[in-house]
This record gives sequence, C-alpha cells and structure tokens, in this order.
Amino acid sequence: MSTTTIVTAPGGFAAQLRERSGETWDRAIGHRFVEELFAGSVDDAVLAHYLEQDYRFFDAALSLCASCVVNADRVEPKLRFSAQLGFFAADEDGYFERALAALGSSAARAGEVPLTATSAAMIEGMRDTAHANSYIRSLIVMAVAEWLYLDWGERELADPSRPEHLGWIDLHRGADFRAWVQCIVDEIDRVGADLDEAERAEAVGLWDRFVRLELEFFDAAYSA
Ligand SMILES: Cc1ncc(CO)c(N)n1
Repeated sequence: MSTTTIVTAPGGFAAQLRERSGETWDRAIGHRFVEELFAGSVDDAVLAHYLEQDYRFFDAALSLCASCVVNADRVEPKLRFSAQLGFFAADEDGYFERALAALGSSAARAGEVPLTATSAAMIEGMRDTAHANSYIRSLIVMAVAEWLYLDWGERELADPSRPEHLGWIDLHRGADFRAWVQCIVDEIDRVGADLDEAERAEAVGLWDRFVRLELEFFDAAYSA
C-alpha cells in the first residue's frame, strides 16, 4: 500500500520514522474514508462531519506552521513555511468554505459542533507542540500530517467528479504539495542528524502518537 514518492536520505531520521509506522500508516492511507472519497460514494453526512472536525483543527495547524517560522534555524525554511501559510489562507480555506456549504454546513457551524475526543487530542497536541519552541518537534507533527495526506492523495484510483470530493484530494497531491512535503522531510533529515538521545526519543514518541491519531481521525468520521 505504501505509495510515497518522497525521497528520504538512506538511514536518515525520516526513513527510520516512516519505517517504524508502516502498518498504522498503511491502514490510514487505505482507510475506508479514502476509498469512498475517491469512489465518490462517501456519505454527505460523513464528509460534512469529517470536514467540520478538520476545519477546527486548521486553526492549530496554522499555529504549528507558524511555529516552524519562529523556530527554524535557517532563513530558507522560514521562507518556505511562510509561503505555506499563504497557501493555507488562500486555497485550503476556500475549499472548506465551498465544500461545507455544498454539504449543508458552514464554517460557522464547524465552529460550534462538539469536538470528537480524537480531534481534541490532535488539537491539544498541535498547540502544545507549537508552543514548545522546538523546531524538530514542530517538524515531526507537520510531517505526519502532510506526508500521510500526500500518500493517500497520490493513490492510483480513478477520480471522483463532485468538487467536494475531488477538491479535497487535489489539495493533497500534485507537484506543489509534493515539493512542500519533501521540504519538511529534508528538514527532518537535516535537523534529525544532530539530535541527542533524549530529543530523538521525544521526536519518535510524538511521531508514533500522531500517526495513530491520523488513523483515529478517519475512524471518527464514521462514529458521529
Ligand atoms: C486530520 C488531518 N491530518 C492532516 C491533514 C493535512 O493537512 C489534514 N487536513 N487533516
């Protein structure tokens, strides 16, 4: 099932992380939600619930990306993360507005629905990470979210026709998104090479926790 087109340094930190989460990662990218999204058969209520929860998490994801601008040790990645904040503001926010409206919901409603336990754990983990002032920790959490999403977005399945379905897939594949994920992964390899044992263990624990949360986030879409 592993579909990644991302290149990792052999024996580097990113390759080690990716390898340790093989089974959970594969269950996430092969999830029923992904299959039904591509097939265009995902129930409107399931997709609306998923997007409402995801929109709630968008806020924390923006803070996390901003924390990479704050804590990166070089100007090039700071610029890259800054550019990505602009993309989130333009393309991703626009998708949420349109798709939620088409599904009979809205950004305002998304702000009012109760958070699932998984969303709450994810948001809290992202906020804590954003405030930890640790570039590697922020990179790890960004990498799980974006790399795992690229890996399902690049699955070789026929495209659905409804814009609510296709739009969510298109946000998570293509040359620009792949280059963005590659940049995060390259940074993990670069920064990961200099970590001490405690920092490395902390990063690995965070990686494992977020991979599991991604799988649970898909599951939660069906248990509303
Ligand atoms: C739950 C979740 N994980 C990752 C992404 C990718 O940004 C997303 N939009 N939502």
